[in-house]
Amino acid sequence: MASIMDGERQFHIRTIPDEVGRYVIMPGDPGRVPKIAALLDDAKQVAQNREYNVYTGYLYGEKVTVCSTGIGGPSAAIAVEELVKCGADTFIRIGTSGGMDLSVSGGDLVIASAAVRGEGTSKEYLPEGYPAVADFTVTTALAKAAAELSEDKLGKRYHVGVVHSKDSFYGEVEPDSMPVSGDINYRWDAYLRCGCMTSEMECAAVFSVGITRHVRCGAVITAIWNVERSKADLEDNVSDDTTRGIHCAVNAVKILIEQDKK
Ligand SMILES: O=P(O)(O)O[C@H]1O[C@H](CO)[C@@H](O)[C@H]1O
Ligand SMILES: O=c1cc[nH]c(=O)[nH]1
Repeated sequence: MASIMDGERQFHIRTIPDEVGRYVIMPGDPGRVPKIAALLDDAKQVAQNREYNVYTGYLYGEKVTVCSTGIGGPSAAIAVEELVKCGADTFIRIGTSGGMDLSVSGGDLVIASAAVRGEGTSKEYLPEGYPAVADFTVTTALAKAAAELSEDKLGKRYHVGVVHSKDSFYGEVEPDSMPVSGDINYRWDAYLRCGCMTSEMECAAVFSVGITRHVRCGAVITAIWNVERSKADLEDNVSDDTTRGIHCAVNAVKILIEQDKK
């Protein structure tokens, strides 16, 4: 029986394989896509549907795609699934987040080695207890790219560690307004004691799809603030500038392209 899914283009992201590179950079925000695409050679918009804004260009002659995922695990998982169907096998999420560990200040980059599965999407992919871990090769390339970023007013501040993925932004920033505040606060304190770096919404889903489909996924997340630092009367730099994260991701793709050619 014919289905609406049988079209030549992917059902949600609306791409065909020829329009997608092996390497993909994925911000949540569709508005961030042109800024990232501007760092590629000859980038052009190839599709736009719902939260998915898709551009493809080149780095070192290799096709590279930039695709927004929207907010939350379900839409991010759909993006990765459909990009894999179009031939992509290496993904870097670029996101924003709220710092948790006191070592993380607003403006710092956090390269996610793994994500706490505090959301729902990963449960549709991985059995209970299986970790949402990032790909080691992609994570290593991101750490190398972060270490090589030129000095700016924030220096070269970056961290590699575990991030927290959740489904409710307001459960994180206004936990006491929630009927389940006891549960949210209990888990948040436990994650802090474990050294969790920062809280965002998509890494666990992206890594879970990566594990399931056997593709490489990593993430570089900018902390835009850290309420834990404010609570501890430590200085914080509140900034939603993702420029360093974008350069880190693009340079990591260049590192991966060079490594993959060897
Ligand atoms: O900046 P992005 O990539 O959207 O990431 C973060 O910002 C959104 C919440 O404001 C969530 O998507 C969260 O993960
Ligand atoms: O605190 C924050 C900031 C951005 N995104 C989040 O998920 N949390």
